Amino acid sequence: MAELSLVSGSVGLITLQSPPVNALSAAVRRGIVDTMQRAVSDPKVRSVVICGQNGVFCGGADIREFGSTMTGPPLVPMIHAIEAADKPVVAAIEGSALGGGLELALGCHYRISHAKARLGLPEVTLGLLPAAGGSQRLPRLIGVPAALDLITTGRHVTAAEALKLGFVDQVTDQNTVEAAVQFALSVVGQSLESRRISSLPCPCPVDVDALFEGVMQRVRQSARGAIAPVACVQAVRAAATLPYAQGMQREQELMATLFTSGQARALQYCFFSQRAVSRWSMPSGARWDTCKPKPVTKAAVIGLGTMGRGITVALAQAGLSVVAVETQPQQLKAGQRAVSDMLERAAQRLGVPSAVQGVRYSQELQAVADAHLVIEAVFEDMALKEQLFKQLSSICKPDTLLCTNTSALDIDHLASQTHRPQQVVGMHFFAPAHVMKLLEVVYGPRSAPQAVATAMALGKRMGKVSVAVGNCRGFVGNRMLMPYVEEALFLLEEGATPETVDHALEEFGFPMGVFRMSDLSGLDVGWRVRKAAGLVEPGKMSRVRQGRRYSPLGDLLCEQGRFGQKTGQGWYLYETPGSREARPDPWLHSFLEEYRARQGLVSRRIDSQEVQERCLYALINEGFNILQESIAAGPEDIDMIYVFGYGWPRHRGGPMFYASQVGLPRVLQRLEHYQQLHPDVPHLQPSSLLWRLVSSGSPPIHRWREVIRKPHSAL
Ligand SMILES: CC/C=C\C=C\CC(=O)SCCNC(=O)CCNC(=O)[C@H](O)C(C)(C)COP(=O)(O)OP(=O)(O)OC[C@H]1O[C@@H](n2cnc3c(N)ncnc32)[C@H](O)[C@@H]1OP(=O)(O)O
Repeated sequence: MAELSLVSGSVGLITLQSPPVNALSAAVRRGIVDTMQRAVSDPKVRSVVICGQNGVFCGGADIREFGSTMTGPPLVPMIHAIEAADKPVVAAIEGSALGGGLELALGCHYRISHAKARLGLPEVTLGLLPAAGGSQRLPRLIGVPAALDLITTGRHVTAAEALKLGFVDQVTDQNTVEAAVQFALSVVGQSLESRRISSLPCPCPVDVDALFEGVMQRVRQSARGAIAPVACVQAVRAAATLPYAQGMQREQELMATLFTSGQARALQYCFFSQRAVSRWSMPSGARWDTCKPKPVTKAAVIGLGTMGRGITVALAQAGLSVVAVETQPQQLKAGQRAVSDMLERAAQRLGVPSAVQGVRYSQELQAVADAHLVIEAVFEDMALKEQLFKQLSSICKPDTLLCTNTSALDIDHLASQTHRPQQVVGMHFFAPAHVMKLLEVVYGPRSAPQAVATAMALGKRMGKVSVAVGNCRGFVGNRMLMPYVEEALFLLEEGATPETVDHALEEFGFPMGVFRMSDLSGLDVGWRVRKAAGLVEPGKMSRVRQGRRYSPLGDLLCEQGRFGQKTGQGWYLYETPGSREARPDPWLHSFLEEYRARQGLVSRRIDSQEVQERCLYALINEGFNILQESIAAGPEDIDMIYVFGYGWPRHRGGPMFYASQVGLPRVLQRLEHYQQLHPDVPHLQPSSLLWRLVSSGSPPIHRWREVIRKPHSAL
């Protein structure tokens, strides 16, 4: 809806009314068209101000409408009518002016913004382009390079930056609507010719072709297969090279392709899933809306290795008072220096006061005694953690939350070392912990819902996408990674090279293939885990362990001290230890050939399709098992874990969404096919939930929960 009122005697004030963000739903568009017509034809109205209710100008088109047939007046003619009005129209921007919201403002003759407002054209992040004239108006107003930056990245800018770039006319820290009304009164009678952006020429760069070629190359490289950024460049190019009307036509053509694409659907699914995961639930029925988090102002971190340092930074930046404990004096000193450096650098970058003063350091575990929440980030060793939890149980106050940053160990076992198992949860951060957006909050069977609520709330405060998951080996992310990595190793045994596997996965959209990733994180990490699981038999080449197919390839490399980037050799070769550029390693290729020969394995050509299917479907299949066991409450939880923690390409929506797009019968059929070829690989055995979904007619992903909840015998 939109409402028109007369203010200050002659200003028609149009207020958009559609909580929470005044998105441009059919009703709002109808309201704008109607109120504008009334304002233009009312002789008492000499100028118009458009604002949004509740301190938000407009969050753009209503994304929820995209999945259905669009009704109501379209945006483009609505914005043209505003621009064509013969009375000055001023946008009063508070809160957000994003996407269609900013395009609406660009159709106005003037834009007044509150200092705290954020503006931008984030359509690209939803798989779209600014197709209500934004791709044509913005370059005309601020020039091609700046418009390309905003449109291809979708980044939100502050009002100050928008003023500097030239797409707002005035910034105020007072009442924005009042400022806009005063402004509207002051411009009555002035010519509007130069204020109609669509009539302005686009400032054309000297060498258009070179500029766009360069930009297109950069965009294609960083887009990793996403089509919207490329279409955004093409649309801006149209603005720079064609008259406005033709540019608009091009904008519409490009949008038509994007609008119905699978990528747009995936990105919009991610938008809503990112928000949905904060509405967590546990199998016990406890939920986000029935549990209040406990206030946390004092936190403690134990262990100042890489993870502990990042966690300390993340907590301090969220405004908590932190005590960081490290018992090794050298490590304490190095950790303190690293944390302070990270905090200082971040403060400089963001132009905010440094949080260095918020962190205390100690060698004594006793220093955590008055913390509201403790996160242990010591070495991944169960005995060490058991001992620590016993000590924490007697040092900390009875209501202190005890959290572990383990990436795979049993949360419930750790809880059983304390007198307060209900106060124990996992907070699984991803390295670097102050940068990576994902946090897995892991509850055990005895974790109190309030403990989960508190960890989730803390995650939100740190700016993380926090996902609540149940306790099992590897939780959600690492558990699904195991079959993915194993399939990659099996492919090497069968004839692939690290290069061919990585190429296929990078072609799919991962920033790094599995072997480059393994070199980066260190081969010794997985080796330790396999040793703890009793899988490693030094020097042995047997390919069946614990009753199933096993590849000792990773172990054999580790036995040679090839731990990846840090040792200069792993699955690839590096110029020096620590350098990042992975080069094919002839030694590794001969090693693989010898290995196959000694094992009597016949090497065959393996194509990208097989790599992608075997690695990804094995991972997805484990996702179905996880859903079946209620370790994750829904597919969105798994998908957000993969998008924010494991580099799954966002434009593919996450593994479960991807499976839904490929088609569940197809995923099932390919798993069955590979399982027949490799009967000794249990993770290729299709999950019973996948079977149930297929036999329930493969419902759309938002209806999977209904099948998951259905008792098995009902089928
Ligand atoms: C034919 C088509 C022609 C033209 C197309 C135009 C393209 C567009 O305009 S696409 C939309 C572009 N806009 C955006 O991408 C903005 C999206 N929203 C946001 O970034 C944020 O929501 C925010 C506006 C900055 C507000 O942030 P915050 O205060 O943190 O609240 P949230 O939790 O994010 O959102 C609250 C609630 O609102 C829902 N929502 C937000 N924006 C939209 C929207 N544009 N359409 C529909 N719904 C929206 C959001 O999902 C939340 O609801 P949940 O129920 O929690 O999901």
